[in-house]
Amino acid sequence: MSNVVDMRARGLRKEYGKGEGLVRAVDGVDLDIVNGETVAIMGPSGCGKSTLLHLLGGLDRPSGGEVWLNGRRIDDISEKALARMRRTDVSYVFQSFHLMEELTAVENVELSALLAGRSPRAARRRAEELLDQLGLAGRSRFLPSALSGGQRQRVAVARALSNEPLVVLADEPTGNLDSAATLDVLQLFKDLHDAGQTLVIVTHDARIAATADRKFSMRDGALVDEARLPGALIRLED
Ligand SMILES: Nc1ncnc2c1ncn2[C@@H]1O[C@H](COP(=O)(O)OP(=O)(O)OP(=O)(O)O)[C@@H](O)[C@H]1O
Repeated sequence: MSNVVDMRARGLRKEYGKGEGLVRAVDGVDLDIVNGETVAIMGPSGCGKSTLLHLLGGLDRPSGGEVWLNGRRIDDISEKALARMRRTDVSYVFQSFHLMEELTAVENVELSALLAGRSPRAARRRAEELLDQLGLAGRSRFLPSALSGGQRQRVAVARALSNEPLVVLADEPTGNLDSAATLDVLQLFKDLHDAGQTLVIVTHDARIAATADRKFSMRDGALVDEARLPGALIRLED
């Protein structure tokens, strides 16, 4: 793992509502995520995990503080620049997959490569390769409705990788899966980590968190605890 910081947050805040109804969803988060690192964020429902992920990936604007991606500040850039950044530099994996139901698996995957500026041929080739790598070659012409939950989430991961993002943000990626499919997706994230992909995973699943280099607990909008896991220590000392 290098020391290059892919993603940085400083004094990050997000508030909703006003007066008595004010909710401090994210309340002063400082975080550096290093290239190739897997970071897990855990915590009780409502503590601000999804909000933090949205701020980090430019899906939402903070009330205060800064977000940096690849050395560039992104919290104050134009909508157009933010949209471009979301197409090219970050990807998301959601609990409920968010696949386009009327498109086949391969069309879902190639779409994000097309949006990132690949030619149709290159986008199709990359989509086929990714589906193949994720064990879905025989399913590439299937609609999402003909796939199991685990297969859908693998298509969603292939889609997240097809634009070759710097950082993949995953929000409860196993939240809708049974235990066999969870193990599949768990292995997938381990493989991505081993391939050097920078990953931020919000999860309730301790097994997913155990694959991370660093694990944070979130409470009331703040990251309160950080346990460096043995795997990370060995790698950092290399
Ligand atoms: N658009 C919104 N408007 C008002 N309040 C919001 C909005 N989005 C989130 N919140 C509030 O912000 C707080 C943090 O929500 P968030 O969804 O980030 O929590 P979470 O930790 O991801 O929860 P879960 O584990 O249940 O998904 C909650 O109190 C929530 O009600």
